[in-house]
Formats: sequence, structure tokens, C-alpha cells
Amino acid sequence: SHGWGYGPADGPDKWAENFPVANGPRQSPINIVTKEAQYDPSLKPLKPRYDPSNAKGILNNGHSFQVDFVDDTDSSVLTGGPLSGTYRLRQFHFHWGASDDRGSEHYVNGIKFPCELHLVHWNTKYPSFGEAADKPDGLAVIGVFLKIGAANPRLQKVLDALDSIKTKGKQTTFSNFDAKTLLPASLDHWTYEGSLTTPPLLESVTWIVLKEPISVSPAQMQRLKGLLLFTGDGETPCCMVDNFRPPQLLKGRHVRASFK
Ligand SMILES: CCCCCNS(=O)(=O)c1cc(S(N)(=O)=O)ccc1C(=O)O
Ligand SMILES: [Zn+2]
Repeated sequence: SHGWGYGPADGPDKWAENFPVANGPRQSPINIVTKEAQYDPSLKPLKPRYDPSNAKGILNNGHSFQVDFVDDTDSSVLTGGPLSGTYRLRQFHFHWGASDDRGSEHYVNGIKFPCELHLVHWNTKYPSFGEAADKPDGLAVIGVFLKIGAANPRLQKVLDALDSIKTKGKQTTFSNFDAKTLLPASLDHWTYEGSLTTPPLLESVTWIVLKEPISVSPAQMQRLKGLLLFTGDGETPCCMVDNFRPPQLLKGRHVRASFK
């Protein structure tokens, strides 16, 4: 495939060839050094309000899988935190490793998690997701770390759907799912101005990374790793793993904390 990926020939070190913004001033992910994050009392409580009936489908897009939401009304929105205005939930997806010692995109004091969930939202001051995606305040992504522990029943419905989207391009309906159930009890977060972590790496994301992880069991992680990155052009299918970009330079940016 001539596109981008996570292998030696098309992975993160090669992305700048086709997407020069890869070396830009506000790239993501980053390593969050908690001692350098400044508590900002002006940050408001984060307010995710999601309507389960907006869940639409689940798709293997070849570099991860995503659950897509109907985003033609303000019924599933994120407000508060660092955000001004209303951001609509578009999709959520995950990044994970081949083994549980890696997988997350953001690090905390150099610590990696085995998996990271991203909930992507777009600013309704713009007419559509496509219009918002390349504006400096266009997108807001909530990052949630997953750590190995007890099985998480909230993940089960998503994991059960993976068997029907094993290969790239496969999708199936996915309805009546409350994305809020994937969030931890505390919405304490770190926030900074960054970018998409996959091409086109657009510098349009206000990142909101939650401090509290949610749990995932080793068996549940195994099911994620069973997804295939079937390239389709005759190559043998290989497992979709290690679909994470390494941390990028801060280049003078400051990370704020919503908590002391
Ligand atoms: C118009 C071009 C924008 C494409 C980005 N789409 S997205 O849903 O925001 C996205 C975000 C991210 S991330 N990791 O949240 O930056 C990864 C993949 C995608 C995707 O489209 O597959
Ligand atoms: Zn992501």
C-alpha cells in the first residue's frame, strides 16, 4: 500500500515526506511531565454529554478501528475544560501495542500505557467536521489511558463487534452505545494545543488527556491485537499492532492541569 502506516517503510519516521507538518510547532502526542504542568483555575469542569442513540457504526480503517457517531445535531457534545464553544462527538478509536509494555501515544513522566482511547470532537463554530479539521481551534480530543487490570465490562460491546470487522474497510452497524461509560470517574485532565497523531497530522487539536486510567484485562487486550491490517493488495494479512506515534517535541508549549 502506498499510504502511510506504522511499519519500517511507512511509519512515523517517514510521515514528514508526504506530510511536512509532521515537523511543525504543535505536534502530538507528547510526554506529559506532570511537575511542569501548571494548575489553571480558569479551566472549567469538563462536560461530556453523549446521547447513546447517536452511535452509528464501527469501522476497520486499516490503522485502527473507530466507532462513528451521527453528528448532525448537538445531541452528543463536549463543553467545558479549556474549550470555548460546543464540540460535537464524531468518533472514538484506540491505539495499542504488540505487547502490554507499550501502546499509548501520550506518556506520563515517561510512563507508557498498553492502550489509549481517543474521543474526537469538532467545533460547531464551523459548518462541518471537514471544515473544522484544519482550523487551530477546530478539534478537541479526549485521551483516556487504559491500564492492565480487571476486565472492563464497558469495553465488551466494542470488543465483541471486532469479530465482524477483521479486515481493512470492513464496517458494521453499532448502535445504542453510551461513550460516556468509557470515561473514568474523575475528569481531571491535562490540556495542551496539539495535532492529529496520524496523517494528515493537522495542527487543529485541543488535547484533553484524563489523569485517571480505565482498566482493561490482558484477555481484552488480546482481542484488540487480533484485528488485521489487511492491506488488500495481495500481501499476507498481518496483525494491527503498535499503531501509535511516539512523543513529539514540545517546542515551547505549556501543558495546563485542571487539578492541583
Ligand atoms: C479531514 C481530515 C481529518 C482526518 C482526521 N480524522 S479524525 O477522526 O480526527 C482522526 C483522529 C485521530 S487522532 N489520533 O485522534 O489524532 C486519528 C485518526 C483519525 C482518522 O480519521 O482516522
Ligand atoms: Zn488517536
